[in-house]
Amino acid sequence: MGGFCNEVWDATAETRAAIDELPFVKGLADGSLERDRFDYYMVQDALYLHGYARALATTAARADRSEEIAFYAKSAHECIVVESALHEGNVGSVEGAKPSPTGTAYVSYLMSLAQTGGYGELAAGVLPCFWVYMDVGSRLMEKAGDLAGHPYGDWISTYADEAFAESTRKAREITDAIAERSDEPTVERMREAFVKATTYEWKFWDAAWKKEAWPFGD
Ligand SMILES: Cc1ncc(C[n+]2csc(CCO)c2C)c(N)n1
Repeated sequence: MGGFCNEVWDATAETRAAIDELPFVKGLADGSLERDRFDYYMVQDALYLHGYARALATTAARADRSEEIAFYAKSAHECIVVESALHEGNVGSVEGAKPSPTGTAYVSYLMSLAQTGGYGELAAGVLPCFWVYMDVGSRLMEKAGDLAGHPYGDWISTYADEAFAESTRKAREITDAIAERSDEPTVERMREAFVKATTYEWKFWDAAWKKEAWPFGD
């Protein structure tokens, strides 16, 4: 089929296979993940989502086609609404929590794209968040089978949702269209942004497993 997205999806095959092998992700699938690691993850994710929503809002501001502005702005809004509901259900408050080194790095990276990168890089950098979660979510759903009584059933069903798959398709379509109308050096920077953000997705789960902290406190 070709296209930017298929190409970068193939280019990140190794990273994505490594995500499936992470103890955190395996534990989510079979429900054996310890609650304290999941709670750490949820707090860090709430902090991440706050920054990610801002990156999406900036992507919307950079877009110049009505449909694309609307998509990123709607996603920024959904990100805050849907995710805060999930987080409230699971952890209550994140007050006083500080972003981990990895969470800080991931959001800072997206913000650096927002600050100094072009629209294409930003669109490519925010895409793995949708796509990797949809991919992992649907596979976890298959593995977990019946979610009734599954300790992380809510989490899994959020990301295995059809509406979420639709947003991912739209984000891919927009990113492919941007690549299509961009020159090769821009497309190369878009590839790099997609690969980096995918690696950050790996690191984010890995950090949750380790309950990563700042070496001298936060
Ligand atoms: C580290 C991390 N990466 C991706 C997601 C998934 N996610 C969060 S917002 C959004 C799109 C707009 O709703 C998606 C796909 C997450 N929760 N945490």
